Amino acid sequence: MSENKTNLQWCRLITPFILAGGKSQRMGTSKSFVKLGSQPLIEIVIQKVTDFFHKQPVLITNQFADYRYLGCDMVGDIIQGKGPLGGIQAGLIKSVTPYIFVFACDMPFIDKTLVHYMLNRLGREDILIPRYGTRMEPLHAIYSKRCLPAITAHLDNDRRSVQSFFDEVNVVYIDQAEMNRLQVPEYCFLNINTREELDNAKAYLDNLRS
Ligand SMILES: Nc1nc2c(ncn2[C@@H]2O[C@H](COP(=O)(O)OP(=O)(O)OP(=O)(O)O)[C@@H](O)[C@H]2O)c(=O)[nH]1
Repeated sequence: MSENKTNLQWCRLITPFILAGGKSQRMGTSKSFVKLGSQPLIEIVIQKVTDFFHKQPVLITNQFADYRYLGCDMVGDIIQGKGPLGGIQAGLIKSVTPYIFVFACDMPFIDKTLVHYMLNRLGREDILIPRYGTRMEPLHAIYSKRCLPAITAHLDNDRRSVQSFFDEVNVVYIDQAEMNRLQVPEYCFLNINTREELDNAKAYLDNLRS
């Protein structure tokens, strides 16, 4: 699968999902709807993912009423309150494609070059995930439905860390050298959890525009 896939091939293979559940405790209000510039974070992420995939993402949330106006398909967590791993489980169970590309509502600077590189790079692995330095980015990764038994077993034992099951499946990392070659900026993985991080992101955007 190393040759460039067409858009139709991606659509049959991979569905983009955006995690939009969680408690947003550090922000104090739903992160999806805080504004960066003139737009709520969730709208920024939906717009980018739609542009990257030429199709709308599916939202994984338990607050359907709040998100309905966005016009995206939605799925709910199978078991609520299990964190991002619970959301990934729901996406994998409900997906009609064998792989899902997971994004997060609080990561608005996602990079088209990296996303397309990952789509074309995907082979037979269970997870394809970028690693910047030593930090991996599990909320910007492609997961296969083959991960489901391990994820479900971990959630059943209340192990919620997204990486907790990685040593039980076949994980391929996109390393720093590859990202340097693609000129992927580190800020593409910036996630916004607090008011302070939101202010920093706004300042960063203003800087870009000036
Ligand atoms: N579907 C779903 N998504 C979740 C859940 N918990 C977190 N997320 C999403 O996962 C991403 C990372 O969320 P976190 O920052 O780890 O958690 P959070 O609950 O949103 O925020 P805090 O309460 O401040 O920790 C965000 O896109 C969240 O919307 C969950 O239980 N279900």
